[in-house]
Amino acid sequence: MLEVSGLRSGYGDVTVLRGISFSLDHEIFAVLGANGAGKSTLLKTLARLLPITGGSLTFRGRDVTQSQPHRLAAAGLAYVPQESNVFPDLTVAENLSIGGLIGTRTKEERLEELFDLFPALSARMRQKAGTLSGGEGQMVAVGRALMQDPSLILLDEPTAGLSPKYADALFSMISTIHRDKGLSVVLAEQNASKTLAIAHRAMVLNLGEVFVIDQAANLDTDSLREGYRL
Ligand SMILES: Nc1ncnc2c1ncn2[C@@H]1O[C@H](COP(=O)(O)OP(=O)(O)OP(=O)(O)O)[C@@H](O)[C@H]1O
Repeated sequence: MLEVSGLRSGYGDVTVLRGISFSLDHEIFAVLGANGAGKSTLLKTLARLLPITGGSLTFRGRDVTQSQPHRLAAAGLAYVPQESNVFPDLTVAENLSIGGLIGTRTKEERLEELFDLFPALSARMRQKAGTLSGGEGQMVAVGRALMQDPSLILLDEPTAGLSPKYADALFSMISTIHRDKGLSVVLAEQNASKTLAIAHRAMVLNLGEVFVIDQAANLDTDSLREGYRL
């Protein structure tokens, strides 16, 4: 699905990612690490929103190292940023419709599937997204990405700031979209134990480098938490 080789990127003169390599199959792949480790920078780079200054990126067999973000979106990659991930002045319906612009299935078909995942959204379609609660807003952001009918979804700390109930619902929804819709997921998270419970494999970043990549079941959350303040 995704091949990342020696990836370097950052902001202007500041290099943050220093040679990240991993390959992603049809799986839930967690990206863990302390604050500032480079998780968001990695996801922005994978979505081609930051310049790649070294290494390469291959998506579904095509070299996309220098592709434009909209080309990647059209090829099946959806990205949900950590913040500012809904258009606050647009309604929920309008936000979701933007995702539905990509792909061939009808909007109605996709909405029906989405309401199965997030039944609460159907009652809020006319509400401005900026007036939703944190949890509802996060559902709209993920919902808009799912409306793109992606094969890979990049989720940047989707449970940040959510109550345990909403966070648990989101973790469970992530498992469901992988299992039932066949999506691959890259999930950057702070909540190591809940993330490792649903992930197949995980990568721990430390200061922009890979500290470890392993099966989630092999990673000990206590030692990760102690060593990397997860
Ligand atoms: N726009 C920016 N300009 C310069 N440096 C930045 C910018 N955004 C992030 N950084 C730096 O890049 C490094 C990695 O930040 P990043 O947001 O990727 O970490 P993170 O692992 O997602 O952290 P958190 O869990 O706190 O969100 C940090 O040192 C941060 O200060």
